[in-house]
Amino acid sequence: MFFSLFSMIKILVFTLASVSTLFYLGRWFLHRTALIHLARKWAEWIEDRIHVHQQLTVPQFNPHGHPNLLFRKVQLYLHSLPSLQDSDFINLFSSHPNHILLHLDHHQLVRDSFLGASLTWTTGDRSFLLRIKKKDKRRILRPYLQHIHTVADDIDQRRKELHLCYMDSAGAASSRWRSTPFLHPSTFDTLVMDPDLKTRIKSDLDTFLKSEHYYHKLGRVWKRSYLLYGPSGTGKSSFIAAMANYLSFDVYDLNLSRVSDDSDLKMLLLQITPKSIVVVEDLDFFLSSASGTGPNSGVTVSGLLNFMDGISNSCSGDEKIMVFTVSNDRKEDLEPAMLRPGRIDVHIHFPLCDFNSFKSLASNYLGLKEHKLFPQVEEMFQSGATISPAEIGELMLVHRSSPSRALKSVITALQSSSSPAGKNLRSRSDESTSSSPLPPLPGSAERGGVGVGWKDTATAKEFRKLYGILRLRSSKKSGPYDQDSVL
Ligand SMILES: Nc1ncnc2c1ncn2[C@@H]1O[C@H](COP(=O)(O)OP(=O)(O)OP(=O)(O)O)[C@@H](O)[C@H]1O
Ligand SMILES: [Mg+2]
Repeated sequence: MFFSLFSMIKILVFTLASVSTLFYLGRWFLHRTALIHLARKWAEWIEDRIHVHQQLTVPQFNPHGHPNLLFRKVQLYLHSLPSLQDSDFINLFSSHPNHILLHLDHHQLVRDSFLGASLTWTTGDRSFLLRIKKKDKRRILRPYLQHIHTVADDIDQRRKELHLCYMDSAGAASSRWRSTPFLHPSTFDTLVMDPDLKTRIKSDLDTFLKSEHYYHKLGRVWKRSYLLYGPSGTGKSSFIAAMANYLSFDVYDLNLSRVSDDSDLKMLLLQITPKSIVVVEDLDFFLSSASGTGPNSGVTVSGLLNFMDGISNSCSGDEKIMVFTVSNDRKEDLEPAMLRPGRIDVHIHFPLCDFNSFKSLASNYLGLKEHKLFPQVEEMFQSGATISPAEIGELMLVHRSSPSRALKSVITALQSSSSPAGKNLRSRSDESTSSSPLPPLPGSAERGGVGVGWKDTATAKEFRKLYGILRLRSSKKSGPYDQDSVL
């Protein structure tokens, strides 16, 4: 009896061991061969036959031959899916030693799931095919496409290499924009400006980024315009670079003196991609030329107003920021129509240095929080001496190995700005910084191509900078941040 029980246990153990070994070997065999893959495909094929499906195509181009934005988003989205790695054929690319990119081959299938529904994508030559169960379509299609948008935008934002786009003077408007990597290191951290103002600007930009639905609900183009005004060397261009780095937006440097006429301007605008900052520097200089008091430009004021908020803005895609700069303190000198609410949303004043901004610059450039010469510098600012952040920055940069020497050179510069001789010279500087145009330089028309060219603007700036040390005292009639529309 005991013997037969023992042998039964032996047989049972032996059978269990054999079954589990066979099971293990079977699994190993299936995984090592294509059989598991085939089994899965059959199961999917059977499931496909049970349900009614609907197929949706996302072509690369629309019927007019223009790129279909959704195609690119789907492409980005599919390449971010973990199931991509299960595809039968994937191309591998590398543009960096430690970075390998997987790229779907044609006619590959990628599975995805969303809100409990399973979906399949097939890659075509110039399209993507989405297969979705009819019973799920009504429930998930809209949120699924929205989800694709969000994920693709997120990827775009993270991997984006910024570009500075500038204008080529030759060729058709459609191919005039040239681009180069945008590597400007300016950030809101390195920019010296009132901390409260800085926070408000950042939150304004954040709100703008999240407001697509809000703008569209109001029937408005999703764009925001800024006017930066203040004397030369106060950080307007650095602010634009900081903005671009903060938002990860490309920068389009629109040089109005290279635009032949209003329709050329419109064509250039149509080529600007979304998520860009369009920069028009020295608006006052352009306006003086457009009104006929200065050198000519082919663009009219009404052409520029249309560019700022005209219908063509909507054709070139949403999510744009426009920045206009004026190199003096008097934005009131601008065409009133230009400043009307809704055309320029935010006005930011860039003043010359005060003692607080001097201290921030000393901390950034020299690592100084306190110094025995600080009280003397403070006294000079209180007595009305003025200097631009650019000038202080240069002096500190040159003398960075000796903070005392750097501060002494700043004091000397401040002294000369408040001396009678300095004031005399400053009045000459006022002329150069005023909104009245600078006389055209000999030969400028030929150099500039259309009207008076870029080089004239550059020379005008050099002229201003010659007297840069003796600046117009910053008038603080208005607050630094005027906002025409509600945040
Ligand atoms: N507010 C600031 N904070 C930090 N650096 C500044 C500031 N303003 C000017 N600078 C420094 O001065 C230099 C010139 O500044 P920027 O070109 O931004 O002035 P701008 O206002 O655009 O002058 P312009 O009107 O002549 O074009 C930059 O290299 C920058 O480092
Ligand atoms: Mg500038």
